Amino acid sequence: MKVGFIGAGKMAKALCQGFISTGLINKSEILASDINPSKLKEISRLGVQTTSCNREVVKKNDIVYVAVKPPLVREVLREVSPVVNPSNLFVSIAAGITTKTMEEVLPKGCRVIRVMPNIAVVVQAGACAYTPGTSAKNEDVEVVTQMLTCVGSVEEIPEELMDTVTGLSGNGPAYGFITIQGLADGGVKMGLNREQSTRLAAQLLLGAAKMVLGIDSHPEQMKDEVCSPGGTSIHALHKLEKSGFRAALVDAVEAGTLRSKELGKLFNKTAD
Ligand SMILES: NC(=O)C1=CN([C@@H]2O[C@H](COP(=O)(O)OP(=O)(O)OC[C@H]3O[C@@H](n4cnc5c(N)ncnc54)[C@H](O)[C@@H]3O)[C@@H](O)[C@H]2O)C=CC1
Ligand SMILES: O=C(O)[C@@H]1CCC=N1
Repeated sequence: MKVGFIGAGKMAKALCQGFISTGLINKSEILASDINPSKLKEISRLGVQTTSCNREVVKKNDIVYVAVKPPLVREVLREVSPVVNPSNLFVSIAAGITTKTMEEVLPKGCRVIRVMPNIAVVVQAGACAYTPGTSAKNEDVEVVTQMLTCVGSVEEIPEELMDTVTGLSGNGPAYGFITIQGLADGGVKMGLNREQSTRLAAQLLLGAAKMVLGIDSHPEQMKDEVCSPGGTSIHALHKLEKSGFRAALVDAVEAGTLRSKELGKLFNKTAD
């Protein structure tokens, strides 16, 4: 399989690393473009091919991931439009940018899929969602699903909920990282060394996630199993509830979702 990337930043690199490490794609079959030579140098360390020409990526690859920031998606799609051919499939990972916008800018009938992955694709533990454009075929959905399945979980989501996915799982690793840091700080405060405390914090979240995904039981029931009457967990949970922990998480997902919608309002405009 040959794959191109327009934009060779953090997410392109994470996806490339994920795809290469699963053996799904040979590193020499990936071509990435960027306007920043230092980004090209960085991604080339993975063994992928690089170019400063976005059009070259489209000419040489059927599947093209669009991995630039949301304000730049229209610009790069306009730039490559003259060289788009019927075998191209465009996969955008940009927050807020709709399939309609992509279809408007690209030549009529062009196949597009909007994907929201997260940075954990780098360790094949991404949480990804997609929504196909109006011209995308079943085979397009199949190939993108196959690629994303190699680097994490995949959900088909109606387009109107893609901003919510962005606020939840797209941003989510950042929520996870600061949660791990906070827990590790607690361990350090209570005497553990930083390294062991961080490992324990990360592993406990991994374990909780594996239980929720792997055991047919409600998280509330799992929580109850940890909390002995009069025990340590319920005392700790009381503190979390008093500090509004769950409500803060709801607020975070809401804020991320609304920001994704806001980006959409700003950069899906057709006024150009
Ligand atoms: N960082 C994350 O965790 C996630 C990011 N995303 C989405 O992925 C996209 C990329 O985000 P990041 O990788 O974080 O950003 P980034 O800033 O690391 O990468 C974007 C790259 O695009 C390059 N670029 C700028 N103008 C260009 C042009 N005209 N032609 C070619 N390349 C150009 C930049 O030099 C940069 O290397 C964004 O749209 C974002 O919404 C989606 C899910 C997660
Ligand atoms: O912060 C951002 O805009 C990107 C989108 C999803 C995760 N990071």
